[in-house]
Amino acid sequence: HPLRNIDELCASIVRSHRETSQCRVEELQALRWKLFSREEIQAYQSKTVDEMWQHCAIQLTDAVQYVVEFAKRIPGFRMLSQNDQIALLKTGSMEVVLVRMSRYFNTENNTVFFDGKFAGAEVFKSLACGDLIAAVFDFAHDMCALKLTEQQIALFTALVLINADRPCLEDRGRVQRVQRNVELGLTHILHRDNQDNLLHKLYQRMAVLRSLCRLHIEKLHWFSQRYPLTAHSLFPPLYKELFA
Ligand SMILES: CCS(=O)(=O)c1ccc(CC(=O)Nc2nc(-c3ccccc3)c(C(=O)c3ccccc3CC(C)C)s2)cc1
Repeated sequence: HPLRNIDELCASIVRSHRETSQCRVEELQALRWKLFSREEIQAYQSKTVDEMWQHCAIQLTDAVQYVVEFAKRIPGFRMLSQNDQIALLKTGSMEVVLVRMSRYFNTENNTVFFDGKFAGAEVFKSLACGDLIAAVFDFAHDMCALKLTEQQIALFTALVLINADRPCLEDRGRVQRVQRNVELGLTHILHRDNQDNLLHKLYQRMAVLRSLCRLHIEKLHWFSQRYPLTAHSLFPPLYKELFA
Protein backbone atom coordinates (compact mmCIF):
# COMPACT_ATOMS: atom_id res chain seq x y z
CA HIS A 1 0.00 0.00 0.00
CA PRO A 2 1.92 3.04 -1.19
CA LEU A 3 1.85 5.92 1.27
CA ARG A 4 -0.68 8.43 -0.04
CA ASN A 5 1.16 11.39 1.45
CA ILE A 6 3.68 12.72 3.90
CA ASP A 7 1.08 12.87 6.72
CA GLU A 8 0.63 9.11 6.43
CA LEU A 9 4.40 8.57 6.46
CA CYS A 10 4.78 10.69 9.62
CA ALA A 11 1.86 8.96 11.35
CA SER A 12 3.31 5.54 10.53
CA ILE A 13 6.81 6.42 11.83
CA VAL A 14 5.41 8.03 15.01
CA ARG A 15 3.28 4.93 15.65
CA SER A 16 6.30 2.63 15.11
CA HIS A 17 8.38 4.77 17.47
CA ARG A 18 5.71 4.55 20.16
CA GLU A 19 5.28 0.79 19.69
CA THR A 20 9.04 0.14 19.99
CA SER A 21 10.09 2.68 22.60
CA GLN A 22 10.97 0.01 25.29
CA CYS A 23 10.10 2.30 28.22
CA ARG A 24 7.13 4.69 28.40
CA VAL A 25 7.84 8.35 29.11
CA GLU A 26 5.43 8.51 32.07
CA GLU A 27 6.90 5.40 33.69
CA LEU A 28 10.44 6.80 33.54
CA GLN A 29 9.34 10.27 34.60
CA ALA A 30 7.95 8.63 37.74
CA LEU A 31 11.39 7.09 38.42
CA ARG A 32 13.33 10.32 37.80
CA TRP A 33 14.35 10.74 41.44
CA LYS A 34 15.04 7.10 42.16
CA LEU A 35 18.83 7.34 42.59
CA PHE A 36 21.39 4.71 43.57
CA SER A 37 22.46 4.67 47.22
CA ARG A 38 26.11 5.13 48.17
CA GLU A 39 26.37 1.38 48.75
CA GLU A 40 24.90 0.61 45.32
CA ILE A 41 27.31 3.05 43.68
CA GLN A 42 30.17 1.42 45.61
CA ALA A 43 29.02 -1.98 44.31
CA TYR A 44 29.12 -0.77 40.67
CA GLN A 45 32.50 0.88 41.21
CA SER A 46 33.98 -2.31 42.68
CA LYS A 47 32.93 -4.40 39.66
CA THR A 48 35.85 -5.41 37.46
CA VAL A 49 36.18 -3.75 34.05
CA ASP A 50 34.97 -6.82 32.21
CA GLU A 51 32.05 -7.40 34.61
CA MET A 52 30.81 -3.83 34.14
CA TRP A 53 31.29 -3.92 30.36
CA GLN A 54 29.35 -7.16 30.17
CA HIS A 55 26.61 -5.74 32.40
CA CYS A 56 26.27 -2.67 30.18
CA ALA A 57 26.53 -4.58 26.90
CA ILE A 58 23.58 -6.74 27.95
CA GLN A 59 21.45 -3.67 28.75
CA LEU A 60 22.53 -1.86 25.63
CA THR A 61 21.69 -4.90 23.47
CA ASP A 62 18.21 -4.91 24.98
CA ALA A 63 17.74 -1.28 23.91
CA VAL A 64 19.17 -2.03 20.45
CA GLN A 65 16.67 -4.84 19.88
CA TYR A 66 13.82 -2.33 20.12
CA VAL A 67 15.60 -0.10 17.59
CA VAL A 68 15.88 -3.04 15.16
CA GLU A 69 12.12 -3.50 15.52
CA PHE A 70 11.57 0.24 14.91
CA ALA A 71 13.74 0.14 11.77
CA LYS A 72 11.76 -2.78 10.32
CA ARG A 73 8.58 -0.71 10.61
CA ILE A 74 9.92 2.35 8.80
CA PRO A 75 8.13 2.46 5.40
CA GLY A 76 10.62 1.35 2.75
CA PHE A 77 13.21 -0.15 5.12
CA ARG A 78 12.10 -3.73 4.50
CA MET A 79 12.27 -3.17 0.74
CA LEU A 80 16.02 -2.63 1.03
CA SER A 81 18.31 -5.66 0.60
CA GLN A 82 19.15 -7.65 3.74
CA ASN A 83 22.73 -6.47 3.35
CA ASP A 84 21.71 -2.79 3.30
CA GLN A 85 19.33 -3.23 6.25
CA ILE A 86 22.22 -4.71 8.30
CA ALA A 87 24.64 -2.01 7.10
CA LEU A 88 22.22 0.74 8.22
CA LEU A 89 21.62 -0.94 11.60
CA LYS A 90 25.35 -1.54 12.18
CA THR A 91 26.07 2.18 12.06
CA GLY A 92 22.69 3.66 13.05
CA SER A 93 21.27 1.55 15.88
CA MET A 94 23.63 2.83 18.59
CA GLU A 95 22.99 6.40 17.44
CA VAL A 96 19.24 5.88 17.82
CA VAL A 97 19.70 4.33 21.28
CA LEU A 98 21.68 7.41 22.35
CA VAL A 99 18.93 9.75 21.13
CA ARG A 100 16.27 7.63 22.82
CA MET A 101 18.21 7.47 26.11
CA SER A 102 18.70 11.24 26.16
CA ARG A 103 14.90 11.62 26.47
CA TYR A 104 15.19 10.40 30.06
CA PHE A 105 18.35 12.23 31.00
CA ASN A 106 17.69 14.22 34.18
CA THR A 107 19.47 17.52 33.56
CA GLU A 108 18.91 18.66 37.16
CA ASN A 109 21.18 15.99 38.66
CA ASN A 110 22.95 14.77 35.50
CA THR A 111 21.67 11.22 35.74
CA VAL A 112 20.73 8.67 33.10
CA PHE A 113 18.31 5.76 33.39
CA PHE A 114 20.34 2.59 34.00
CA ASP A 115 19.51 -0.72 35.71
CA GLY A 116 16.11 0.52 36.92
CA LYS A 117 17.27 3.76 38.59
CA PHE A 118 18.95 7.02 37.63
CA ALA A 119 22.75 6.92 37.60
CA GLY A 120 25.38 9.65 37.61
CA ALA A 121 28.61 9.28 35.60
CA GLU A 122 30.42 7.98 38.73
CA VAL A 123 28.39 4.75 38.49
CA PHE A 124 30.24 3.88 35.25
CA LYS A 125 33.76 4.45 36.62
CA SER A 126 34.77 0.78 36.39
CA LEU A 127 34.15 0.79 32.61
CA ALA A 128 37.48 2.67 32.37
CA CYS A 129 36.21 4.81 29.48
CA GLY A 130 35.50 8.11 31.20
CA ASP A 131 35.82 10.11 27.97
CA LEU A 132 33.07 8.07 26.27
CA ILE A 133 30.80 8.35 29.31
CA ALA A 134 31.40 12.10 29.61
CA ALA A 135 30.66 12.52 25.88
CA VAL A 136 27.42 10.53 26.22
CA PHE A 137 26.32 12.68 29.15
CA ASP A 138 27.18 15.88 27.26
CA PHE A 139 25.24 14.67 24.24
CA ALA A 140 22.21 13.79 26.39
CA HIS A 141 22.37 17.27 27.95
CA ASP A 142 22.46 18.92 24.50
CA MET A 143 19.56 16.83 23.22
CA CYS A 144 17.42 17.72 26.26
CA ALA A 145 18.07 21.41 25.55
CA LEU A 146 16.26 21.01 22.20
CA LYS A 147 13.10 19.83 24.05
CA LEU A 148 12.06 17.61 21.12
CA THR A 149 8.55 16.15 21.12
CA GLU A 150 8.07 12.39 20.78
CA GLN A 151 6.92 12.95 17.19
CA GLN A 152 10.05 14.97 16.36
CA ILE A 153 12.21 12.27 17.99
CA ALA A 154 10.43 9.57 15.95
CA LEU A 155 11.16 11.30 12.62
CA PHE A 156 14.69 12.34 13.70
CA THR A 157 15.65 8.77 14.73
CA ALA A 158 14.16 7.39 11.49
CA LEU A 159 16.39 9.82 9.58
CA VAL A 160 19.42 8.84 11.70
CA LEU A 161 18.81 5.23 10.60
CA ILE A 162 17.97 5.78 6.91
CA ASN A 163 21.22 7.43 5.84
CA ALA A 164 22.41 6.86 2.26
CA ASP A 165 25.93 8.07 3.17
CA ARG A 166 26.61 5.05 5.38
CA PRO A 167 29.53 2.81 4.31
CA CYS A 168 29.11 -0.53 2.47
CA LEU A 169 25.67 0.08 0.96
CA GLU A 170 24.83 -2.03 -2.15
CA ASP A 171 22.00 0.11 -3.50
CA ARG A 172 22.66 3.67 -2.35
CA GLY A 173 20.03 5.03 -4.73
CA ARG A 174 17.28 3.02 -3.11
CA VAL A 175 18.33 4.12 0.39
CA GLN A 176 18.40 7.71 -0.90
CA ARG A 177 14.75 7.46 -2.00
CA VAL A 178 13.64 6.18 1.41
CA GLN A 179 15.84 8.79 3.13
CA ARG A 180 14.32 11.62 1.06
CA ASN A 181 10.82 10.62 2.15
CA VAL A 182 11.84 10.56 5.81
CA GLU A 183 13.55 13.96 5.37
CA LEU A 184 10.29 15.32 3.93
CA GLY A 185 8.50 13.89 6.97
CA LEU A 186 10.89 15.54 9.44
CA THR A 187 10.76 18.94 7.72
CA HIS A 188 6.97 18.61 7.51
CA ILE A 189 6.71 17.93 11.27
CA LEU A 190 9.11 20.77 12.16
CA HIS A 191 7.28 23.19 9.86
CA ARG A 192 3.93 22.18 11.36
CA ASP A 193 5.41 22.80 14.84
CA ASN A 194 6.75 26.15 13.65
CA GLN A 195 10.29 25.00 14.50
CA ASP A 196 12.05 25.00 11.13
CA ASN A 197 15.10 26.40 12.94
CA LEU A 198 15.56 23.00 14.67
CA LEU A 199 16.48 21.26 11.39
CA HIS A 200 20.08 22.48 11.17
CA LYS A 201 20.54 21.82 14.91
CA LEU A 202 19.41 18.22 14.34
CA TYR A 203 21.88 17.82 11.47
CA GLN A 204 24.62 19.13 13.79
CA ARG A 205 23.57 16.56 16.42
CA MET A 206 23.86 13.82 13.76
CA ALA A 207 27.54 14.72 13.34
CA VAL A 208 28.05 14.49 17.13
CA LEU A 209 26.30 11.10 17.14
CA ARG A 210 28.70 9.78 14.51
CA SER A 211 31.75 10.82 16.57
CA LEU A 212 30.17 9.34 19.75
CA CYS A 213 29.64 5.99 18.02
CA ARG A 214 33.19 6.00 16.62
CA LEU A 215 34.38 6.48 20.22
CA HIS A 216 32.15 3.59 21.38
CA ILE A 217 33.64 1.29 18.70
CA GLU A 218 37.19 2.43 19.59
CA LYS A 219 36.59 1.61 23.27
CA LEU A 220 35.03 -1.72 22.35
CA HIS A 221 38.13 -2.62 20.31
CA TRP A 222 40.35 -1.59 23.24
CA PHE A 223 38.18 -3.70 25.58
CA SER A 224 38.15 -6.77 23.27
CA GLN A 225 41.96 -6.67 23.06
CA ARG A 226 42.27 -6.70 26.83
CA TYR A 227 39.39 -9.07 27.59
CA PRO A 228 39.03 -11.27 24.48
CA LEU A 229 37.25 -14.05 26.33
CA THR A 230 34.51 -11.74 27.71
CA ALA A 231 34.11 -9.91 24.39
CA HIS A 232 33.93 -13.08 22.29
CA SER A 233 31.97 -15.43 24.49
CA LEU A 234 30.11 -13.37 27.11
CA PHE A 235 28.76 -10.47 25.07
CA PRO A 236 25.27 -10.81 23.52
CA PRO A 237 25.48 -12.07 19.89
CA LEU A 238 23.55 -9.06 18.57
CA TYR A 239 26.01 -6.67 20.25
CA LYS A 240 28.95 -8.48 18.61
CA GLU A 241 27.25 -8.64 15.23
CA LEU A 242 26.40 -4.94 15.17
CA PHE A 243 29.39 -3.38 16.90
CA ALA A 244 32.36 -5.75 16.79
C1 LIG B 1 16.77 3.40 24.74
C2 LIG B 1 15.30 3.17 25.00
S1 LIG B 1 14.78 3.85 26.55
O1 LIG B 1 13.45 3.44 26.81
O2 LIG B 1 15.03 5.25 26.53
C3 LIG B 1 15.80 3.15 27.75
C4 LIG B 1 15.62 1.82 28.10
C5 LIG B 1 16.47 1.21 29.03
C6 LIG B 1 17.45 1.97 29.62
C7 LIG B 1 18.37 1.30 30.59
C8 LIG B 1 19.75 1.17 29.93
O3 LIG B 1 19.97 0.30 29.15
N1 LIG B 1 20.63 2.12 30.25
C9 LIG B 1 21.92 2.19 29.80
N2 LIG B 1 22.65 3.25 30.03
C10 LIG B 1 23.89 3.16 29.49
C11 LIG B 1 24.84 4.26 29.69
C12 LIG B 1 26.17 3.99 30.03
C13 LIG B 1 27.04 5.07 30.21
C14 LIG B 1 26.60 6.39 30.06
C15 LIG B 1 25.28 6.63 29.70
C16 LIG B 1 24.38 5.58 29.52
C17 LIG B 1 24.14 1.98 28.80
C18 LIG B 1 25.34 1.57 28.08
O4 LIG B 1 25.66 0.40 28.13
C19 LIG B 1 26.06 2.57 27.27
C20 LIG B 1 25.30 3.51 26.61
C21 LIG B 1 25.94 4.46 25.81
C22 LIG B 1 27.32 4.44 25.64
C23 LIG B 1 28.08 3.50 26.34
C24 LIG B 1 27.46 2.57 27.16
C25 LIG B 1 28.33 1.61 27.93
C26 LIG B 1 29.25 0.82 27.02
C27 LIG B 1 30.13 -0.09 27.87
C28 LIG B 1 28.54 0.02 25.98
S2 LIG B 1 22.74 0.97 28.90
C29 LIG B 1 17.65 3.31 29.29
C30 LIG B 1 16.79 3.90 28.35
